[in-house]
Amino acid sequence: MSLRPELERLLAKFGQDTQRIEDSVLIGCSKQHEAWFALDLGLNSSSSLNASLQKAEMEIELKGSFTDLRKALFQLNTKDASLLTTAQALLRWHDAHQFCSRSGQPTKKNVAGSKRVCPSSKIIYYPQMAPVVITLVSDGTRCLLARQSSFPKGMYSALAGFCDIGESLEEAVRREVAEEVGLELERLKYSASQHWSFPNSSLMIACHASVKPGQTEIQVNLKELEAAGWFSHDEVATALRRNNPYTQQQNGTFWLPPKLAIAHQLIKEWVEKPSCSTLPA
Ligand SMILES: NC(=O)C1=CN([C@@H]2O[C@H](COP(=O)(O)OP(=O)(O)OC[C@H]3O[C@@H](n4cnc5c(N)ncnc54)[C@H](OP(=O)(O)O)[C@@H]3O)[C@@H](O)[C@H]2O)C=CC1
Ligand SMILES: [Mg+2]
Repeated sequence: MSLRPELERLLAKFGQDTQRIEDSVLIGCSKQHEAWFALDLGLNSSSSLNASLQKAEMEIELKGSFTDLRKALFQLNTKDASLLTTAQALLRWHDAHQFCSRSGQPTKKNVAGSKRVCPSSKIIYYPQMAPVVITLVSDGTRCLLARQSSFPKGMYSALAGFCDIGESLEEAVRREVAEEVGLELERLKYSASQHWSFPNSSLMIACHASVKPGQTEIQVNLKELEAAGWFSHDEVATALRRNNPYTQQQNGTFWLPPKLAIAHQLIKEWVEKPSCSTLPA
């Protein structure tokens, strides 16, 4: 069944140009091979009064309610969260790449939204993501967690950092850990990866790493981190079992990133198998 007439009706009802359907991007397909597209309703670009009026009308019409993207992500299952981050990342990329950086002319989206082309210079632009390494360092019995001042109060995570141009993942992991806490790594083991939308599209590459038992003294780089420290297996296992960050904030206890974040998976993996960082890659 085509939803296009229904979408055209909705756009017209809310005073939007129905041609905007052409801005949709392909984000996946159902088990029955129906294509799924995403469209930015443009509510953030309207004047604030207009936007809030339209949002209220849309909520009634669609029998739902708008919510903050980050909050929504943590309430969805993995499949829906992945669709939502793909949609958001792709739509935001298109919005920010309307012009060719060589000719200055408008670029044109292909139907699926997988690229944009400049009709004048013929340059093809593809959506970009930045590779980011995230590393859980262990000394065999404890793991190293850190927080940035921008994190929600009380939340600690693994060490993360953007890869520099020309670096391998291994080099990026070793450099980031050395820069942020002054440790030299012994072993490194790849764990998993995840697309991450905040603040812009990143491919998070998660690794376990170990330091030599005698070389565990950290020097926290206060330009990058607010605090960092070693946490025992019991402390981390207890924090993982607590599942309500809001009560933890009030109690002053530390808490860990939510399940959907790859940092959570990495920490959980270590709690379940502390030797994972010392096994051969
Ligand atoms: N999914 C998850 O579980 C987690 C995800 N993260 C994500 O990892 C990312 C990286 O972690 P973070 O510790 O901030 O990184 P870094 O330790 O690399 O520090 C950030 C700084 O790196 C510089 N930088 C280099 N390349 C880029 C780039 N492509 N985009 C933006 N900044 C760049 C900027 O410095 P300057 O301003 O000097 O140019 C920026 O302030 C964050 O976006 C965070 O959201 C972090 C933890 C958990
Ligand atoms: Mg960092």
